[in-house]
Amino acid sequence: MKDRTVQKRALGASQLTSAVRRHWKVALLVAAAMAGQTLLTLAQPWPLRALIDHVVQNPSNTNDLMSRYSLTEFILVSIRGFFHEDLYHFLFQGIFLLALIYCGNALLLYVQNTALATLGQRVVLTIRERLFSHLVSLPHGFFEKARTGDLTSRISKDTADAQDILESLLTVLIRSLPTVVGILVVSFVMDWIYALTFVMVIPVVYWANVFFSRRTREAVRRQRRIEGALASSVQETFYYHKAVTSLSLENEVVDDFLEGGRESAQQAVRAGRYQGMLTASMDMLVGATSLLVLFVGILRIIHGCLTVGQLMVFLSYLNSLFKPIREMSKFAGRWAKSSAALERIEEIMALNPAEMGACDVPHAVPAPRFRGHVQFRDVWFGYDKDRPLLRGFEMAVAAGERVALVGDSGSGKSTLLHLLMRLYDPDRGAVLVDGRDIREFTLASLRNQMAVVLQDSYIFRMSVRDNIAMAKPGATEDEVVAAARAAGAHEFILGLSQGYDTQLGEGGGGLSGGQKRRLAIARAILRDAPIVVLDEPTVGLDAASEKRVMASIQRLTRGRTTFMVTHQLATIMDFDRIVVLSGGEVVESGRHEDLVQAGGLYQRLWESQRAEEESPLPAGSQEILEA
Ligand SMILES: Nc1ncnc2c1ncn2[C@@H]1O[C@H](COP(=O)(O)OP(=O)(O)OP(=O)(O)O)[C@@H](O)[C@H]1O
Repeated sequence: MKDRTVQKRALGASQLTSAVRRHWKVALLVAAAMAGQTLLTLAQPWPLRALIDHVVQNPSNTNDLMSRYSLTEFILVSIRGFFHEDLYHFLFQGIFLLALIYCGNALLLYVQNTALATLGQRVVLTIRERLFSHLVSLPHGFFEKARTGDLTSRISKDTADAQDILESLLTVLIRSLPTVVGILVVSFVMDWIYALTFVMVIPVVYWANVFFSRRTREAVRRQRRIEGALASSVQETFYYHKAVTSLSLENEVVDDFLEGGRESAQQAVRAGRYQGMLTASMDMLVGATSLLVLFVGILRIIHGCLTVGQLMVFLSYLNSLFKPIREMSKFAGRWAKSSAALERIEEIMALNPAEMGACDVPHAVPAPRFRGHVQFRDVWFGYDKDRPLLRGFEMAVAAGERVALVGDSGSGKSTLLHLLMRLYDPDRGAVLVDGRDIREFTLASLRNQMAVVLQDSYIFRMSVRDNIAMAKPGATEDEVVAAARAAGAHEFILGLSQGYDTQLGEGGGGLSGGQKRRLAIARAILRDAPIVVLDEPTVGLDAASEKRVMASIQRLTRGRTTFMVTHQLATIMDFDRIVVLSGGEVVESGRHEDLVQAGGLYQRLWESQRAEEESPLPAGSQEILEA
């Protein structure tokens, strides 16, 4: 378990470094600006020391008349001095040098901040792009089990934290650490006994950082996990809003949300407490060490081992020493937070699509245009590998043939469609199109040749036009309208407030079930694919809508190999073949009239459905049951 965490952390860092490598020019600019600042920080006390030891401390320079000068005389004497005396030259040079250092520092700070912001954003974008591309390439099976809210929070929140970790990393490595080391080296050269007072503080700082950061990271890791779960629940609640309200679950979902929110807040407070403790302990250290340095420094001056100028250098260095130390401890907290986020990113990046289900095989080729002959050859498949649902399943469908798949619930109808679309791969055997195993083809080229209409019509939050046009990139207005006409959707679209420009809500909010279905059919028509896959396209519709949708399906499926899963037998009476499934096996197959005559399972299903139609459920109850 421990090994895996270590591995994850290493991989997390590799994501970050490879993203930084991609933007190495900006990274180099940041590093140069930071290194420049480090040098200036080290150089800063020296002109000060020179001024104090050579100008202020030099007894021959003391002018007791100065206190009697007026302001004008003070200025005039100083300017005259500049032109005639070395002492004033020295003073002006020292001040000029200090001014240069301050200006240089400000300029470098500006360059560093701008370049760091650019680098951070580019790195976040790169990691986001990689994470999202990786996620969408994962097989469908992953998403069936994944918590989508949690994935969303990884993409949006965790990737943003990469910027933080990068900033802390660069600041600590390029600015803080070299500054601390540089100050220690110079201090030792100047007065090693005195410098020891500095060194004593380092182990305490290190220990406090490690102790509090570890605890902060644990709390943040827990908080992120809870927030991911919370985001999933919120997403689920909105997605199934109809079911939540119809089952009066509002109070329960709010209570669950509050509970999760409280737990997350607890962890955040805990993390904040540890970070607060770290900052407070650093402040205490600063105070104690300053006193010690002052005390020892004055003692060393009394003993004649140190000049006042050197003490000033030490005091200035002390200030410069604590700035990076404070920075490092501040970043330790942020680091703890961000590394928990990087670990979560890496968890996803470490998933291997090939081990999780259907994905492009190494030598996959783009599929040629299909004629549409489909064959399931000795297919063995089970969602649970120990309990196969299909055991040596065989079925061949001619190009252009329209086949309906019917049977009991759970008999494997939708599973056949999943295998055809390669949402899953068979455990044994193969699905062939035009005589070739579909695993030979790239997933995109295979699925591009399938027009799919599912129970859930998948309407996206965009205009009606874009919802249809997405089936065929670059589709013209005429093609979109023609598809909508063929799907029987054109009239109702024109009736919408802004026609084809009407913006639809998420999941097609604002449209009826039948309208959503016809929009999905228009999309399928526009795709102009040789194979059509329909999974219960009329479920939940009233009789009038069902009729309109079936009329559009007629137009969609004409001349195309069609697989339609349905429980509504009245909609498939004219299909070329009806395949009746039970327990993953074909138990009957033929045209409607023949199967009704045969007196088997189909006939029983047909009779029971007719009996149901004679005593229908109240309008809308079907949808509630489905939800
Ligand atoms: N993603 C999945 N993970 C695990 N088991 C699954 C999954 N999808 C379906 N199953 C199981 O596989 C069996 C066949 O499911 P499938 O959806 O193919 O049946 P179906 O005939 O289409 O049913 P229905 O008419 O109710 O839609 C069922 O027992 C189902 O519980």
